[in-house]
Amino acid sequence: MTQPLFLVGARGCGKTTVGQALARTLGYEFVDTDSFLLTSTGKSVAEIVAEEGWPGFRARESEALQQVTAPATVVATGGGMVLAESNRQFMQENGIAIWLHAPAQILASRLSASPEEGQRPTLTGKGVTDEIVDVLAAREGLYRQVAHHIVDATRTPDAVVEAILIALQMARAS
Ligand SMILES: Nc1ncnc2c1ncn2[C@@H]1O[C@H](COP(=O)(O)OP(=O)(O)O)[C@@H](O)[C@H]1O
Ligand SMILES: O=C(O)C1=C[C@@H](OP(=O)(O)O)[C@@H](O)[C@H](O)C1
Ligand SMILES: [Mg+2]
Repeated sequence: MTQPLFLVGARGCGKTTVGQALARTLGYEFVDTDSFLLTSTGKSVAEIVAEEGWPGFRARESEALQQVTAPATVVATGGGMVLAESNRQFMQENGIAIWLHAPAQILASRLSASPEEGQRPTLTGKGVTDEIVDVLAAREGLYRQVAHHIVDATRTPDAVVEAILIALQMARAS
């Protein structure tokens, strides 16, 4: 099985961190749509949003999704990738989508410890905790809708990788 694996979920759920470890374990390529945009445009998310607004960024990340998708590749998406129906359909039809699920409190604590403001400019103008509550309320249904598998992302990155492998029935005896 070498279908692309798409990691979806809110900011801070660990798509980038877990995605790298998952790709290493499987011997897959790893690509992160935000890093891809940083390399291809030379601009951070905050810079793209300042110049083109969120609609400009959303159009670029949708293009990036299509460009980076390839066999035997783990794709860490940005938290808002699921907002576009076309992106949800693309992920459902072209690979396996895995939702890294974690409650707002855990996401807020991770994001407060590592805000990375250049890559995570504010979405609502609110503080981290209030914003993540609002964002989850708006998006959880979309993550659920697109996901082939839902994995508990509150554990260590290695444990999350293991849970993904089990969900995919790719766990190896070791
Ligand atoms: N399973 C985990 N347990 C503890 N901390 C984590 C976990 N996954 C990610 N983190 C930390 O949370 C922050 C956000 O992780 P990241 O992988 O960038 O999330 P995302 O790409 O989903 O926004 C980073 O500081 C990362 O080290
Ligand atoms: O939730 C969002 O709308 C976003 C999440 C970010 O990615 P991470 O989920 O990897 O932090 C990044 O794509 C951008 O700041 C928008
Ligand atoms: Mg990320």
